Amino acid sequence: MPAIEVVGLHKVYRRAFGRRGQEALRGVNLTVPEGCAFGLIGPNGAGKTTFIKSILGIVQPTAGAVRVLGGSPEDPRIRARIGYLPERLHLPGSWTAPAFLRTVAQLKGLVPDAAQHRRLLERVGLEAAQGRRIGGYSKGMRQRLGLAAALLGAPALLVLDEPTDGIDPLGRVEVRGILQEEVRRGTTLFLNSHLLAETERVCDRVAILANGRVMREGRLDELARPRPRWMVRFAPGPEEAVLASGFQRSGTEGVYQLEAEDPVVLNSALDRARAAGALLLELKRDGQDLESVLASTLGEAA
Ligand SMILES: Nc1ncnc2c1ncn2[C@@H]1O[C@H](COP(=O)(O)OP(=O)(O)OP(=O)(O)O)[C@@H](O)[C@H]1O
Repeated sequence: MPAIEVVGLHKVYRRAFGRRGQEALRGVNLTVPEGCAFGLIGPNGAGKTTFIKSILGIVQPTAGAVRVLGGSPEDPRIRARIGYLPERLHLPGSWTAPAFLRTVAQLKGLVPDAAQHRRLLERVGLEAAQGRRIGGYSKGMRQRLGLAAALLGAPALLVLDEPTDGIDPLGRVEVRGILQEEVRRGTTLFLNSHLLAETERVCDRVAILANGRVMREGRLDELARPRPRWMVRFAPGPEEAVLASGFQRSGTEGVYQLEAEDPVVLNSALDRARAAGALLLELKRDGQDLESVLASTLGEAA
């Protein structure tokens, strides 16, 4: 059973006085397998938050079908199994973190457990701030509290909209560790983040959303597959020998490229070039990271 199954999802935000509405989703089909770490990426205004709100039953789709954890996102029993960190957190400024977690637990239908809430606050790095009013928290601290609230009740599905927004670099490493622990525990993670390096490190599947449509979707290691191409830098010297050894000019002075699936082919070409007097300075595989996959996908869509 997929954790999330969306078919033909359309969303038009209506405007007042019969003006033409804003089309945020234009027929999205997406299946998120249970237990995977799924990353949603795309440019500003692509429809990512609208998609997330639709799968949580917060936004009513104009058309299409949504199933989450095998049921309707409007079913309270399904909602109780989902942890959600929204893009914009509204927190009660005069409360303390434990009081906030107690209320969220009650709203989720859980029995509040002060010791467990304390452990959760420690896990997100807020142990020292437990007695303080939330109103005095920094942006990153508020985000950490939101994450603790999302983790209440060990949810089967964790939906996080920009979870590390405002969190410092070391804090991001901690948050990444928590997300990886949750995935190991069996939770399905659905992550919307503008930080591609984060998505790359945490997720095993990715979808690219642009203009309200899924442009690409698949396993990260298939989308961002390393190419069988090598970039080689030689010291200034006998260019003819380098070219005769099988390398081609790359467009950057001193850097040559070679297509070779088999490392034996690469090494033979290097041996030939070096025997002819070429001096190797740098060698690297010309891989495709998520940023270049996103850029090429958006380029194709434009
Ligand atoms: N409540 C709303 N009323 C009207 N239009 C909206 C509303 N919410 C979003 N939109 C519009 O729907 C489109 C998609 O917005 P959405 O917030 O889902 O995109 P996003 O991919 O999450 O963007 P970002 O990365 O900037 O957060 C945008 O054109 C946006 O202006």
